[in-house]
Amino acid sequence: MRRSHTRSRVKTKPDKSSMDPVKFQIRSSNRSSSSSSSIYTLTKSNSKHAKSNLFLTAASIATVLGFLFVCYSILTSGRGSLRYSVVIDGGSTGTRIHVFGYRIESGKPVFEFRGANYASLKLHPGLSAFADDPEGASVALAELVEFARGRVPKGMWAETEVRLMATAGMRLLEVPVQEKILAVTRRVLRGSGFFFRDEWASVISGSDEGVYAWVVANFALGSLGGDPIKTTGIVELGGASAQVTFVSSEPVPSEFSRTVSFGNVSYNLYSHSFLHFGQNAAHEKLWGSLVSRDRNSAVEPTREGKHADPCAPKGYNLDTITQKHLTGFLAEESKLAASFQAVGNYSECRSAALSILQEGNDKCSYQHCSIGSTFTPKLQGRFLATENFFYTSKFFGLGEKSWLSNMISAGERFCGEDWSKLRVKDPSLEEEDLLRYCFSSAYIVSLLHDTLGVPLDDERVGFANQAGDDIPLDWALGAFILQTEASTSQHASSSHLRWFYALFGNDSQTLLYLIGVPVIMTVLVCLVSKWRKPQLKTIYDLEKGRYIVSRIR
Ligand SMILES: Nc1nc2c(ncn2[C@@H]2O[C@H](COP(=O)(O)OP(=O)(O)OP(=O)(O)O)[C@@H](O)[C@H]2O)c(=O)[nH]1
Ligand SMILES: [Ca+2]
Repeated sequence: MRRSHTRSRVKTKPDKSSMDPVKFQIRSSNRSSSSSSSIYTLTKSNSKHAKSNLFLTAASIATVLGFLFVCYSILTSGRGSLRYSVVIDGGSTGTRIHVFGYRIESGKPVFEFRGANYASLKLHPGLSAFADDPEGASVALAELVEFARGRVPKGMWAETEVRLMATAGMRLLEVPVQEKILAVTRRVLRGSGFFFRDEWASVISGSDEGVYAWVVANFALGSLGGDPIKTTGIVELGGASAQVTFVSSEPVPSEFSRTVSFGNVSYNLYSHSFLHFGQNAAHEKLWGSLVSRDRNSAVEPTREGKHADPCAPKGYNLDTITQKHLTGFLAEESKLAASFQAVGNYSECRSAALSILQEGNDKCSYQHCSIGSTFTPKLQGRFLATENFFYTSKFFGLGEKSWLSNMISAGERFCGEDWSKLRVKDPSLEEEDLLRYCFSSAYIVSLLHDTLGVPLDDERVGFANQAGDDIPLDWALGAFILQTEASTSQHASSSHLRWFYALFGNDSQTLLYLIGVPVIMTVLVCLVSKWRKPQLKTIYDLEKGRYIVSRIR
């Protein structure tokens, strides 16, 4: 197809205003025609040229800015608004609700247990107190739900999950009674306005409770997600149960073995909850053991035919508390046979506590059993002793250093003191709470030292109820951490951001360096090359029969 011929004179100094942005002159197809020497120039107008540069510069800057904005919005997209979660701890002595606020940053939950991000409220008694009146459990629970609704914006209730997890108090009830009480809690939580499923109200295993306590302790200490050997174990003395959870290098039978994954680290834990070995439950067992001790021993009870109680300071009237706590046949027997007499003797109290801890040892079917007939590996590494370990150490004003050996002397003084003098020293405490400190001081030493083999001056075992940045060592926080971590990573792995986090992880700097810098460099090179690129003029000289390229500027 022949090309149309257009010709025009080439102005060597084109008038900027008149020139089209780009002007093509088509070389004649017939080389031989010398008459019409035509010159073919591809010339851009300078002014047009300047404009296109300006346009390119603006476009490039806009691209870079747009790109950086995208980066920023992706990076900060994780800084979503505050989200909420609610956990209810159904303990033996009370029910406690925890309201958590948290953010998602770079696909990971960020936990802060203070200020607007955390609130909790405990109401007495515990759910297990409603064994004979399950409906009665709804009153306190409704009040706790109201507390939570006051701390979560109404617009977020529907997406705020609420879970109720009951512990030892409920584990001690028959399953049908547990189910009746849980049915009442489910009805209340269905009507709470929060996101709830029936299966989210349950009695959790003691092993779970121990794992959750271990999680929050290591989260607070900053060791969660790090080297398993550098984690801290938990030994928790609750009201109805006691938990022991730690990373054990000893082989652990499967019934005590738990694996917890956090981040990309897996922890092989020993975790067990010793039901009936919580402090309050063990104290009740003491009275039972005193009755059976006297029944089986040749030694007569005290002169007045009473059962001598070495864990009660002299002068304390035990009748009320024993009648209140001794259930079933023991109550009858103690009423019939005799009541109890406070004789206040620390070492006898400690050996009575040991006999409670060793009940069932003869039925041990493992390599070795420490508490009852249950296997416990030798404790290794650092431990935090929480709940009653903390409350009793604090009551006696013990320091962190060698608190266990000092617990013995504190208990000897307290148990050997007259009750009337103790009452004067601490008039504000409930009598029952004050009384418990004698048994508690003996039970703690008997549990940690006589049974679990912790040396009396061992600095590796500290008592605490908070750690790190004053984070409460409450297993409910550990449950929330694991639950939120799991649901967030599940969401991130299925969301459109998967490629993003997989590629860049959480290191936002990586993102900026990996993408941002090359893009900016490319744009700058384009700009500079555009700016530096010489404007060339190509002339075809018919006489010489060749192209001549010359620079305009
Ligand atoms: N001395 C003292 N003991 C406390 C205090 N608060 C709680 N306790 C005791 O600490 C133990 C554990 O407390 P919680 O975990 O709140 O009790 P709980 O959850 O109802 O009991 P469990 O179901 O066995 O965990 C119980 O024996 C309580 O009686 C306190 O302020 N002072
Ligand atoms: Ca508890």
